Amino acid sequence: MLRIQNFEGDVLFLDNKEQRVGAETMVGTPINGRTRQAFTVVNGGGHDLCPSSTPPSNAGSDYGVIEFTREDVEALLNEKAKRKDRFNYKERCENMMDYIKRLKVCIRWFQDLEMYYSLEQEKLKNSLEMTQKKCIEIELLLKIKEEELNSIITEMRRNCTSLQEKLIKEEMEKSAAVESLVKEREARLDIERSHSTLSEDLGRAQREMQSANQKIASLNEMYKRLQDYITSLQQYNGKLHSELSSVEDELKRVEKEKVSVVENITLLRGQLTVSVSSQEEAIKQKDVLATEVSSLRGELQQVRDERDRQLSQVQILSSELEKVKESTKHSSTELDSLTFKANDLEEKCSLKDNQIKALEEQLATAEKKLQVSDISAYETRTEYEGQQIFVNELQRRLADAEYKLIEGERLRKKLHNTILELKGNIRVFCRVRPLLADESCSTEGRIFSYPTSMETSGRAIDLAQNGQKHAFTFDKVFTPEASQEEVFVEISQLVQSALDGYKVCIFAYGQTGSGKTYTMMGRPGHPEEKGLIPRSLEQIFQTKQSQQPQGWKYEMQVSMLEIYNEMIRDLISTTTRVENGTPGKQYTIKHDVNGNTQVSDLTVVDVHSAKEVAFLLNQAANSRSVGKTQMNEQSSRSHFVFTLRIYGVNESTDQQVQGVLNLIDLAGSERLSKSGSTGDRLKETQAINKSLSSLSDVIFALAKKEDHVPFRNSKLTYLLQPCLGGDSKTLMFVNISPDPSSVGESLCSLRFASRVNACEIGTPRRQTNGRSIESRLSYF
Ligand SMILES: Nc1ncnc2c1ncn2[C@@H]1O[C@H](COP(=O)(O)OP(=O)(O)OP(=O)(O)O)[C@@H](O)[C@H]1O
Repeated sequence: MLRIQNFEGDVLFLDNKEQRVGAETMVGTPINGRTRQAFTVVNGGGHDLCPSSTPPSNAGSDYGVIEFTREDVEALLNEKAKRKDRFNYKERCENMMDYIKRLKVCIRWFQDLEMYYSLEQEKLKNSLEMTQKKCIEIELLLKIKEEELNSIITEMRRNCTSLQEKLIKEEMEKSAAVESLVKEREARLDIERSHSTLSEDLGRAQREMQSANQKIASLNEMYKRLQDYITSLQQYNGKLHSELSSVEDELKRVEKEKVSVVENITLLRGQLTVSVSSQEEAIKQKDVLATEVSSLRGELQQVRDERDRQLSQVQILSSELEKVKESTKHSSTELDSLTFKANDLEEKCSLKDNQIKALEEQLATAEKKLQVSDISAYETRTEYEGQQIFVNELQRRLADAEYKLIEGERLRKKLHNTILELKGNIRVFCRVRPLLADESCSTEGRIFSYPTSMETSGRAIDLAQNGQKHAFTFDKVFTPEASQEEVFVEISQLVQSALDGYKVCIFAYGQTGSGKTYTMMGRPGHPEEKGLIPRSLEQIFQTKQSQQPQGWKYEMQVSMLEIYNEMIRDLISTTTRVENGTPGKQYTIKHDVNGNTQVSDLTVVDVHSAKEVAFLLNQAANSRSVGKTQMNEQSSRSHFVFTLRIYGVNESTDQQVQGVLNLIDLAGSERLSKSGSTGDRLKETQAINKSLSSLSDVIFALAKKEDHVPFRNSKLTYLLQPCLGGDSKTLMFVNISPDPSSVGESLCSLRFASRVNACEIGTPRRQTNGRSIESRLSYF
């Protein structure tokens, strides 16, 4: 409330609004003795008192548009009458009137303002109602929300309770964890103590690692260089291959030429024999004619001599006759006798003349015949000489072709050997057999895949185990689809090496039932599925035959043994079998300084054809120790060693070669738990595993280039010593089963094979020295 006191001292009370408006619209009067002519026009002024909108103007009043400020109103209300003369009522009255006027104006302004405010109030009331309605709605909404929130809160409370329960549990766990933390802290202290010692070790190890890293860097450098070298070797290898194929083509061409030359020579030889015999006939005839002519000439000469003698007699007689005639004194009888003699002689002479003529005619015909036969003999001779020249030419060409053939063969052997050397000495081929009828495997269950990238195509195999991939690369990988023929093609060059005078060793390694015997021997009764051993022998005997025309003669010897429970058994001899585990004979293995191996008392058989060897193989297969295991119906319980020794002599070049071909079917590795072996079978399995583990020890020692390689740890490794650590060409087949249940064994076999692949042995040496009885008995 605003207290307003008028000039008369009356006090007026205005409510705040009025008070505020009044304050703004106070009528201007002389304040402090000054008279205001016009009221202050307030437009937006006095904001502190004025409502938000402009108050209504009191238009039409005596003062026009008048607005009051607080000060104006206060000044108006506090205005005091100026009394010059207290009793001048007129003046007082006028002042009062003026004051009242101004008050009226002010009041009117207030009234207008009030009206305006009542309108405003109305508006505000309306909006208040609206707002209240809205408030009610909002309250309703709020109630709904509140209910919702209440239900959420109830839910939250429930959650809270469960969380509290959990919290209690957690806290219990926490206390347990705290306890264990305490323990751990203690342990950590221990660890920290050991950590400090380990840190020292680590420092040392890091230093070592640094030097190792340096070594690795230098090794990487070397590896790069080696890679480059390998690439250049591979290029060289490719070149050698192409040269080899061109040499082989040339060889084939020369062979063909040789065959046609030999055919020509045989034809010409036939012709020559015919012409030589006709020439001999003609010479004989000529000789007969010549002797005839000479006898005729002798006779003619005799007749001529006789004639000459008789002619001289006739002459003598004629001169005598003349003498007689001249003397005429001689008796007529004497004369007659003389005449008779002369006539007789003349007759004889004419007879002789006739004889001479006949003889001369005979001589002429004989000489004609001689001339004819001379001409035909000359013709035959020239023909003979022509043919002789042709034969000589053919023989020269034949010798040339044969020389080229020998040279080509020599070059082929050299190239072939270079290729094998480039491929590395112990090579490893991996063969995965197909799934057998009783093994089933879905596509997802397949554990092997064969990457086909450019560099590793046909050489790589990936094994998947528990979602992990293990990648391996070998010299060759045969998929289950590979046939026996395809496998043999890859080793045929190696077999050829044995004929060229090298020691060759091919062995099959793998888990039991993985296909080793199938690879080496084949499937009995299925010739198209015969294995590497019969195929190798067929090739060797075929080559032996085809090299005969070049002067090569070969002798072959075969021996077969098995190592069963660490004992050697002769598979050819029928008298020395192990009966009930008791050995008949004790065989000992010896190596000489040339790396040749001898097994004492072992039967060695001379063989001349593949059939003979097939017979012996059959016999050996029947004698071999075979048994049934859980993994294989026909499991080989021993290591089978087939040895073919080859002695070759070239009669035209005096060259001698001495090669050995060892084909080995190892017994299958197997886990005792999986094999289900007991009794004797268990003993066998243990012996097999022991010798195979000795084999891996030897391989690892060789791979690490250790000074001591434990060859003597088993009969198998001791027997294989020249192949593994010596100068032979060695190839290992790692046979793999595709059965997912054998994945563990397959991984072990692949790992072992990859170690073998990394193994380096000595450089293969060709044996071209002379033969000796001792060397004939040697093995590997
Ligand atoms: N490549 C293949 N194609 C077809 N069948 C095969 C192949 N490899 C092996 N088999 C078959 O698998 C079975 C087991 O093979 P095999 O006897 O050769 O195994 P193994 O490794 O010699 O076993 P163990 O070490 O027990 O003697 C045989 O029935 C054989 O015929």
